[in-house]
Amino acid sequence: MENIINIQNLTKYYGKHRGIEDLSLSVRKGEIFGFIGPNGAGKSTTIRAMMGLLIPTAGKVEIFGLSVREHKTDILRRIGYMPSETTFYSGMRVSEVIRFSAGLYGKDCREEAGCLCERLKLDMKKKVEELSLGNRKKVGIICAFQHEADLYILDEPTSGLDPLMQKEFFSLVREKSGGGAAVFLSSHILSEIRRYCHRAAIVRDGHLIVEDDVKTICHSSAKRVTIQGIEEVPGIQAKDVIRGEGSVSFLYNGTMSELIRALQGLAVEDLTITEPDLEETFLHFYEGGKR
Ligand SMILES: Nc1ncnc2c1ncn2[C@@H]1O[C@H](COP(=O)(O)OP(=O)(O)OP(=O)(O)O)[C@@H](O)[C@H]1O
Repeated sequence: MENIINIQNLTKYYGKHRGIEDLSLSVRKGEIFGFIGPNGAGKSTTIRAMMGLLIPTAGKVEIFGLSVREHKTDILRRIGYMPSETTFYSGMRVSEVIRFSAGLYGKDCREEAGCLCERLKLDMKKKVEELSLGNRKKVGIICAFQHEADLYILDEPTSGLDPLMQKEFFSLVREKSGGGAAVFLSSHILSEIRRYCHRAAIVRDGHLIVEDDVKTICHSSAKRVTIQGIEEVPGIQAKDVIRGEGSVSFLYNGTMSELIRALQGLAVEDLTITEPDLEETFLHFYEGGKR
């Protein structure tokens, strides 16, 4: 399948400080690609390099088969970009910000912007400085989505959105990907990556830890098992064991039938099996080393 983004051995140092190091990944046409990592991992640095907002120390970024360094303007024309934090000129109304953004692309997007405002329940008449965090985020989404791009680059797009709006946002993302556009989004929320992304990459300390199908990444991550009533489960391989008074919690990578067999005859009062949080998934990948 055609690659929309091609990043090769990208390295960025801010003076002596490491931003990212030797990072390579690719994103295909029609793909929703999740980019996850803890604070300071290098997500925004990667995104800024993709947008041509910073000059890499080494390596290259190609988008639509063109070098970002040499064809920045042509590339940006086809991208819908949403930064993690948006700053607006104060005194402007939502409608003016949205129109201003459309003007940068030389397009009249009034109809699409109106539809998006309706879907996201955003009042276009409001002044931007009166908006709540979530509503400011919606303005960023509309600015990124109103002009029918071929690639959407979205830096933490859902932080601050309520669950209903998150759902609406992802149905929008799915429509765009269904129409053939690629979507690259960074997030701290593993569950939304799992649910909506086709492939994902995990970055930590400036390095790419894994890039794979989301199903494969999730399959290879352990589950967190918490049991009330006992403090130990003999005969299974448990990691990161936390014992409480009359309870035990651990990361488990084996089969469910093996776990159920091990629990038979034990005084289990309650059992919960949840997905590990982002940090636990990182730990898992660290234990397995870089793939
Ligand atoms: N302008 C800068 N000057 C110096 N160091 C920087 C600069 N911008 C980023 N860094 C450093 O580069 C590393 C990667 O930062 P980056 O902002 O890319 O991480 P991130 O994954 O986007 O984090 P977050 O999830 O907190 O937004 C961090 O160690 C950060 O301190």
